[in-house]
Amino acid sequence: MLTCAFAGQKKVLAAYEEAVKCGYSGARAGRLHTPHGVFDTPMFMPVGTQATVKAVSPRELKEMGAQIILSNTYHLYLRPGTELVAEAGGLHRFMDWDGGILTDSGGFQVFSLGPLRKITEEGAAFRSHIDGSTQFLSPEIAIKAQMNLGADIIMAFDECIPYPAEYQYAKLSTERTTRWAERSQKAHTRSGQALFAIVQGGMYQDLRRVSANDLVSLDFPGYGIGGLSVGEPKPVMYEMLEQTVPLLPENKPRYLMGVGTPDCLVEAVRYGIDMFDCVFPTRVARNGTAMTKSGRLVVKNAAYAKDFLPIDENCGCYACQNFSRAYIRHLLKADEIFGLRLTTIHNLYFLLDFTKKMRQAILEDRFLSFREEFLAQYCK
Ligand SMILES: CNc1nc2cc3c(=O)[nH]c(N)nc3c(CCc3ccccc3)c2[nH]1
Ligand SMILES: [Zn+2]
Repeated sequence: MLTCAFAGQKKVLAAYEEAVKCGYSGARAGRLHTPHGVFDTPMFMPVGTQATVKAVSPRELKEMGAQIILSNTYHLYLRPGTELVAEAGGLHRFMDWDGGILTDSGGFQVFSLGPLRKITEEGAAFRSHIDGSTQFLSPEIAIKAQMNLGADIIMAFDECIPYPAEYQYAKLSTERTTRWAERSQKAHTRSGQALFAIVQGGMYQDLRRVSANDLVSLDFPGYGIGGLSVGEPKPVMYEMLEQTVPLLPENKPRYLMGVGTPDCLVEAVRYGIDMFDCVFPTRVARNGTAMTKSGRLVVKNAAYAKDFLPIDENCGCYACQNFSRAYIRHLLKADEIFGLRLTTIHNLYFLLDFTKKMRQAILEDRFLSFREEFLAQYCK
């Protein structure tokens, strides 16, 4: 069973009292207990959509400190099929990863990937983005697929409400997502595997509160905060966090889905978020952009042709310890796969290390000053 002990709680409380005088801080440092180990939060979870974190090996992920990685039920359900993965011994065996795995329920991908679909009380009909075949996902099908994959943490089947959305639509969709969460719970029969519910509510404060309260009364071991990072302005996202997080149980993990850039991470940790995912570091790496504490560095630019320094001199990653910007730029210009691997390794290491630094700052009661210093230096 997934349990959560938030270490240093009294420390955090001290920080909290201190922080109340100068702005809210619900930041906390926790430890997530799963069948594949105990993991530190706040944590960044690399995304491995099709049972691989693109361009890096499980050994490299372990080396850079990855604890839990994400995979997508939507993609694996369509290809190679979740029964096949179950026959292979489950996702951990299939991809040779012995750390934690979290799978998304497919809701988001159906609505954002599959060509136009039909949503009913029963579930969502959609066309496969692979072969155009008509497919259908429901809470029962999504939970069965995730039990087949065998992740340590699985997500309830939900609708990620598009942005912007009319109040009436957001209300009806959120109420349906709560009914789907209950159906997900009933369909979930695999012990040792934690099922998280996902809070929705669009960008409406009252719907966010209703969604959080309804899901908390259904009692889940952890909660995703969904329907964000869908194009809304950042202040709106933070406002939704402010409405939602305080309603979630202190002793259970909170996972902000789809976030994000370092500035969003440090703000979300301040509101009390513990877990993050984002395709950003791997996606921008593939077009030659590296993440640094002062913003993005497009290593592919001509300016770095003769720059024999590493991407970041203070970075402990394999790319920065052994290669120069000039070399990585050369590889990227020459379309060499190793160039993508190096920028991906750096970006993943950067975010994993960043969340480790936030955890340390929280445990040492200096999170708010850490946040100030970081935001002053980081240009969005
Ligand atoms: C980029 N922004 C973003 N906002 C999201 C909202 C939701 C949401 O409301 N419901 C669900 N189920 N997922 C969401 C996701 C996908 C997160 C993910 C990606 C890859 C692997 C595993 C998990 C989101 N991603
Ligand atoms: Zn690096």
